[in-house]
Amino acid sequence: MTTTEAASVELRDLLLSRIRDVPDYPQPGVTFKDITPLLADPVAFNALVDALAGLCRRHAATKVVGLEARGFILAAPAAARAHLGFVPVRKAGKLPGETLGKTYDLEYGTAEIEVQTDAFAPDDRVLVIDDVLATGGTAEAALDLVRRAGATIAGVAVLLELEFLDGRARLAPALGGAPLEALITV
Ligand SMILES: O=P(O)(O)OC[C@H]1O[C@H](OP(=O)(O)OP(=O)(O)O)[C@H](O)[C@@H]1O
Ligand SMILES: Nc1ncnc2[nH]cnc12
Repeated sequence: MTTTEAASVELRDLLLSRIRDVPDYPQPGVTFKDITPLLADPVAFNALVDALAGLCRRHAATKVVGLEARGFILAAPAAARAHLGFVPVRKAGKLPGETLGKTYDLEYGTAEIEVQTDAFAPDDRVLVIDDVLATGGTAEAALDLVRRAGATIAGVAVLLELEFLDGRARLAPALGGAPLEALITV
């Protein structure tokens, strides 16, 4: 197990202690990383939001994207704490007006996500925040949407990276040199 400089050992240990492994969910063979105990702990949740807001500042983001649904829970308070606007990337069919869409593969299925075409200003630098990086398919699709919507990628920040699924390698071309920050890597 390793950690990046995005989180101290103490913060990493606190966050990790509040993430629960659920075997064979949502399908056999998948160990689901359940963050609900972390969200229910005000000290851990507040420390997590602080750390993510710090990454917004470190990477000079001007907007924060959250990925439906669990990404919303982390990205929206982090954006507010960093005094930045929040942009939702939603599962297909949920956003009104003109949208851009992208279909992608998940560890356990396929999905399509969308963003509103007018979500960003041309000079926006976007930090994409999600809870888990697994295969990297969701984050890769989100980066494609952000670019097509005309903004610059400031980086991707996740609470938890599942190293064995190699999402970091999959994401590298889409990041184009921008950082991938994982508070915890397992
Ligand atoms: O790196 P990947 O293989 O793409 O997997 C990571 C994604 O999977 C989960 O979302 P999910 O689509 O299960 O939706 P949820 O947040 O609505 O539960 C998780 O919240 C990430 O967004
Ligand atoms: N194993 C996992 N646990 C939690 N969220 C996930 N998203 C993709 N894979 C996941």
